[in-house]
Amino acid sequence: MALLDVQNVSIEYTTEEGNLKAVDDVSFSLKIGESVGLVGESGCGKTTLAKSIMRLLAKNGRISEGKMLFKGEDLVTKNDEEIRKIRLKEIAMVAQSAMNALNPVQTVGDQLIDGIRIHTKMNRKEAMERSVEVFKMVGLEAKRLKSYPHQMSGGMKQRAIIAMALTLNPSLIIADEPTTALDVVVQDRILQQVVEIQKKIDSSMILITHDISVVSETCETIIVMYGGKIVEKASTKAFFTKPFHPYSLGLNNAFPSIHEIGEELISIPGAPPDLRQLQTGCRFNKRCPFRTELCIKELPPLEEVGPDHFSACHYNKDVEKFREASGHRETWEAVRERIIKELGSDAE
Ligand SMILES: Nc1ncnc2c1ncn2[C@@H]1O[C@H](COP(=O)(O)OP(=O)(O)OP(=O)(O)O)[C@@H](O)[C@H]1O
Repeated sequence: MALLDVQNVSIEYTTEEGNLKAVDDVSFSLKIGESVGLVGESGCGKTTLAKSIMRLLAKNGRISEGKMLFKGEDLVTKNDEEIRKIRLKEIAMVAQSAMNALNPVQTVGDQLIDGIRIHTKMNRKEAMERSVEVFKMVGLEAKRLKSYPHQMSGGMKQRAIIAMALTLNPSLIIADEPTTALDVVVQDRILQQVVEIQKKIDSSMILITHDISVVSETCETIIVMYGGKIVEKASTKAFFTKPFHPYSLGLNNAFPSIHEIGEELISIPGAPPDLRQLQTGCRFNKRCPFRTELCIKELPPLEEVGPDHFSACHYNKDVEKFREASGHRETWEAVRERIIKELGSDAE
């Protein structure tokens, strides 16, 4: 049985300008111990999807369709009390800039101990011992438990937050850009540590990032989102050697191989779709070098293209040709020109 089985989930926000579908009919499953990298540009729905698993959507957001089976039980239909019990103990989240979530007037140790005691029957002494243990796991000295947040560096605070998320050995860790606020060297070290701990306690992990190189180092599986939909899902190995979706081909261009270092990277021209507008056809069609009339009219289904490898493109069968063409700067330059032309004719 999958640990998490997300089935046809859509999530909408109500805004003054109408409804915005941030996640659109998304399905995927996560095995016990599996780590998945969820990637895509800003605004593609990664955080919305992650928060919905914890049922922490903003007030104007709601899961409008679908099921999220966690250990066989649907998280979508659980009441507040049931979901509170699951949070932290079963599913823990390290959010973007989580370090701001620390209480400034309480020592981090007391915050950790309180968290443990709310969710377990441990007495203060036992909770203290567990806190020392998890602090060590994330590379913090036990004496740091007595510190107030302002007495710690950004990296230390983020480690403390990760320690809090891991104290109760959750079955699922959701890490949403857990280290973006930190410098690159510290980021790397902390991420490696999170992965080590995740393996040690045999948790599954969803790591959200816009940086696919992070996924290549830390995750077994990659899910690429675009405009609220999954466009590709593959093992990390298959994704970096044989990507299928044209958006993934573009992302791979921004991930230089050793040979290409020094060359200017090729980026994908244009911007993601505005989800406040009704979407038709393939969400990537405006920026895709290979689009046809069909792509503009019809949404491609997520098709199996290899073992546990899925891609949502009408032209998966032409991938060899696309892979070759996508490595050339001119291919994307032509898209840039097309976008400019279309913008011009829209304005007329
Ligand atoms: N509370 C909200 N009300 C209205 N729209 C929202 C709300 N939160 C997010 N959105 C919109 O939903 C879409 C998906 O946003 P989301 O934050 O999930 O994307 P993301 O991929 O996680 O981006 P980022 O990497 O910037 O966090 C975007 O169009 C965003 O503007």
